[in-house]
Amino acid sequence: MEKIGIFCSASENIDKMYFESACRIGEWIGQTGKTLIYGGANLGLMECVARAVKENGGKVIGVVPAKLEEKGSVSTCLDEVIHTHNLSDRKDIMTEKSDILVALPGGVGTFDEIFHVIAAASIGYHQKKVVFYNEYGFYDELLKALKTLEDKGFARQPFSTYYEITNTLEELKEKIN
Ligand SMILES: Nc1ncnc2c1ncn2[C@@H]1O[C@H](COP(=O)(O)O)[C@@H](O)[C@H]1O
Repeated sequence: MEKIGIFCSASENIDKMYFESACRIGEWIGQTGKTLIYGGANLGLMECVARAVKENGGKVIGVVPAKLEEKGSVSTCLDEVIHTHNLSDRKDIMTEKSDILVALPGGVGTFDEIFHVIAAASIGYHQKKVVFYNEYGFYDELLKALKTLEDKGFARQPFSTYYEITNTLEELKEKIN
């Protein structure tokens, strides 16, 4: 797969281990000549992964809603900008443009994006998967909550139909290649 959509934190106030992982993933995307598709911001893990892709020879596409552009937080690493009206059409465009969607650690923005992709797949809008990057067990609690929903009958299909889990960069590389 060549076009890698990434959802991840816009926060600067997180442990540096998350930045190191995001950087390693960006380096690999760049070195393998793949394209990053992400939210386009110059903040947190978003900027970290974009800069690493750019500095290692990959292409960076930012999908940027008008409101975030007004705030002046658009990264200078972008090779291409796709302007969107709001967060909702941004999620659709990111899904459409990406071959696969990878969720690095993040907060409510990232969770919103993950659930948008999974919910759309669950009613047949697309067949793309979310890959949870679960290094340090970041997504353990969320995955447990999804399992509980499934056990109680709230899933029409097993949720694992819509996502994969990787715990290391090596596993992520295997999933993407
Ligand atoms: N300031 C922002 N600019 C662009 N995109 C953003 C911004 N803040 C959040 N996002 C989107 O949501 C997630 C990150 O949100 P978290 O709450 O920090 O997880 C990111 O994937 C962006 O697409």
